[in-house]
Amino acid sequence: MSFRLQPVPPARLNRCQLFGPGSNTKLFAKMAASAADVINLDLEDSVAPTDKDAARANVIEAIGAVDWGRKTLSVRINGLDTPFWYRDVVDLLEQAGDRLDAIMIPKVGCAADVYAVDALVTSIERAKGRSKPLKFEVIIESAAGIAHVEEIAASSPRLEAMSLGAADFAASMGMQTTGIGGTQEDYYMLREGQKYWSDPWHWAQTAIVAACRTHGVLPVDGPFGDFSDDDGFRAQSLRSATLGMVGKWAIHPKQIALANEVFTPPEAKVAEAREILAAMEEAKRTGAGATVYKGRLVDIASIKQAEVIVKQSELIAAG
Ligand SMILES: CC(C)(COP(=O)(O)OP(=O)(O)OC[C@H]1O[C@@H](n2cnc3c(N)ncnc32)[C@H](O)[C@@H]1OP(=O)(O)O)[C@@H](O)C(=O)NCCC(=O)NCCSC(=O)C[C@H](O)C(=O)O
Ligand SMILES: [Mg+2]
Repeated sequence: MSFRLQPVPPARLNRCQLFGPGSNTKLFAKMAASAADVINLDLEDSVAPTDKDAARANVIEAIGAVDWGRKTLSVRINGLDTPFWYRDVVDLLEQAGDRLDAIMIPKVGCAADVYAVDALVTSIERAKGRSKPLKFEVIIESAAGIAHVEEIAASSPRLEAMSLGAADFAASMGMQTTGIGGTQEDYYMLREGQKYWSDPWHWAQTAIVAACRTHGVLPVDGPFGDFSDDDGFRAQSLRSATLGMVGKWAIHPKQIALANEVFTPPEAKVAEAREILAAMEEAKRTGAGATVYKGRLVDIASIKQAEVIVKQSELIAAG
């Protein structure tokens, strides 16, 4: 074990983040009434350049007017390579009120991108006397973003969550696909004439999880574009949850229940984790550091593994 302790990420639910374009006001009440833990009102890529000003005004109005319940409420601002982002930040901070919990910064390529937004946010908060510090989410969706993922995870105390944006990531990496997440037809190994599909998102996901876990940030899987493919969404989510991600985006309401189901540890797993903790308590009582549970080794590391699952279920139960 390193002398350095692993920081604990924010204790809040993030199983499903539901997106909706800031230009589509009809969706806002439906998003608020949904079972998603986090709402992302979008000012970026789902909004046409000609609609940016109107979408920003819609979102500012909706933040105060709609009852968002206990959800985490976040707005995705435009990227730092556009003429829109500073106005997004200024207007949101000056006009939206304290119900806004976070902004999501897209296409972050280095820690200085986050620093620049942090400087502007901090200045406006001080000038306006905002009582609740605004939190940040970032999206890793470029070659530069994944190359600098660790410094980005460490970039600001405001940073709570980091997502993989599969669409822009694929484009930036020059990947030969138009799919957003999931199995890619041509990414397979061949053995004795049989194809075995592999996961092209896996390495980026694990890099994000490691960076996030090092710096106490929530790692989140981004969009799955084919919202007609429930099985594909579930399979992608199960892989992400197994790797240590805490949740996934929904770009259509039918993906919400699927994400909530996968990122809520099933009763059987929670019960088993509690049994392992009990078995290790008993082992400790007799002075042993390891014991046998259902025919397999459990030891002091197993306590930490079991605690991950028990803590997840307790967080969900606390709502
Ligand atoms: C994808 C959509 C444009 C589809 O909309 P629509 O054609 O209206 O779908 P349905 O007819 O199937 O809708 C059924 C009902 O559900 C409501 N609905 C639809 N979408 C939402 C939503 N996001 N939140 C809440 N409710 C929603 C419809 O109004 C229907 O309701 P009713 O008539 O009462 O039955 C649309 O789903 C959509 O706009 N989705 C969000 C798109 C988005 O935000 N994209 C940005 C995030 S992904 C991204 O940016 C990529 C990433 O950055 C990367 O690089 O990877
Ligand atoms: Mg994107």
